[in-house]
Amino acid sequence: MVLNPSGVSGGDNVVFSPAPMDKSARIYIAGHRGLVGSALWRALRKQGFTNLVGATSSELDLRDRQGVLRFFKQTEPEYVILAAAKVGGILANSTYPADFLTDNLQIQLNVMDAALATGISRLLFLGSSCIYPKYAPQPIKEDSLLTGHLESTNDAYAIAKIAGIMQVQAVRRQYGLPWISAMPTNLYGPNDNFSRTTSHVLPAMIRRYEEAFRAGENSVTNWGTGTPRREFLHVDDMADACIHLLENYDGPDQVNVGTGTDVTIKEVASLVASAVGYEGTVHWDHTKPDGTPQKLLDVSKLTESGWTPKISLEQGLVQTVQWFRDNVHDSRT
Ligand SMILES: NC(=O)C1=CN([C@@H]2O[C@H](COP(=O)(O)OP(=O)(O)OC[C@H]3O[C@@H](n4cnc5c(N)ncnc54)[C@H](OP(=O)(O)O)[C@@H]3O)[C@@H](O)[C@H]2O)C=CC1
Ligand SMILES: C[C@H]1O[C@H](OP(=O)(O)OP(=O)(O)OC[C@H]2O[C@@H](n3cnc4c(=O)[nH]c(N)nc43)[C@H](O)[C@@H]2O)[C@@H](O)[C@@H](O)C1=O
Repeated sequence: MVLNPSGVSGGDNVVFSPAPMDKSARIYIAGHRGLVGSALWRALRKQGFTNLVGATSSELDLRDRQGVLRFFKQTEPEYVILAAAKVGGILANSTYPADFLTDNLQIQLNVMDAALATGISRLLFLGSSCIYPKYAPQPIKEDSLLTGHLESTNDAYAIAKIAGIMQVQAVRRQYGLPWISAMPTNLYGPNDNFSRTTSHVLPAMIRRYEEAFRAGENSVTNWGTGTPRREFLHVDDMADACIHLLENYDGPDQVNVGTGTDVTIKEVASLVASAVGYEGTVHWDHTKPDGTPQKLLDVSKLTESGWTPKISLEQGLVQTVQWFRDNVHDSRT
């Protein structure tokens, strides 16, 4: 069953017919080297797509409005997946809120305005689960958006993402283009950011436990109290969900993408220890922020369309630890 069988969405006169994307279609993946962008590139290549377009941030800074418009005119993509953003974990977000707000607003405005100016009919914007209120009823439904105060550690980033959702909805209403938005839960996997300070919890713990294991140390210290709950989706499942949405979904509302289950940070720390083989003691630094107590997404809208994740957290962690061992050698950052 497609999410929008009528082909016409409520509230806007968009017409979309669910169909597989043509394997020769030009698909621009903004942020193609990142955690999500590289997973999309792998997945689309594996499915036989031959006309993928990407540009690194040094080749094209998406904050450069004229440069972005020139790029769109030169490359003429048929699909755009906006997976480029300034992204970071709880400490980075709470330390640099102005950067997270302005960079992401600029990237979103420039990419979506250039897509509109060059008539891109299909665009997928990636937001984040942090757009929902700190104390939204759990699991969080899409219509919880804007019903309460945001979590302070990432409210600037969340506002930028909410603006992105609004820009997609406004283009649909004013121009009738079938642009869509997806809201991923916490993601992890190959090509993640493993920085000690700016990373999310899973890559941070993988690095911390692996370095302790290699050094024969028997003590690690994690952030916060370990009591918050988080939902973790492997990035290859995320890429698969993006392709599913592009070929099946049309509607003004953002679609939650997740597993529908969550664990405490203490539980995930134990899973990381098992995946690494670390058997030492674990300490918790309560001076670091916990962030929102829980942000489990209600993914019924996505599962009812026939999509479910395939990679369990246990399997995904073992695979990501192995990827880290094979690929991350510079541990000074
Ligand atoms: N990781 C997560 O847990 C979650 C991520 N998301 C969202 O998913 C999307 C992808 O995130 P993720 O893959 O984790 O992020 P990454 O940090 O792994 O990748 C971000 C990408 O954006 C590019 N980028 C950043 N700034 C600029 C710029 N100024 N100009 C051009 N390119 C830029 C980077 O390019 P380069 O590598 O060339 O520098 C990089 O490839 C984002 O929208 C994020 O908000 C949502 C929920 C959870
Ligand atoms: C995807 C989502 O990601 C961010 O929200 P977050 O989920 O709170 O981010 P996080 O993964 O950094 O932390 C999750 C939990 O884990 C605990 N924690 C323990 N030890 C470490 C640790 O070593 N590093 C980090 N980062 N967290 C740790 C940490 O204290 C917190 O309780 C948003 O900023 C925003 O980017 C967003 O949308």
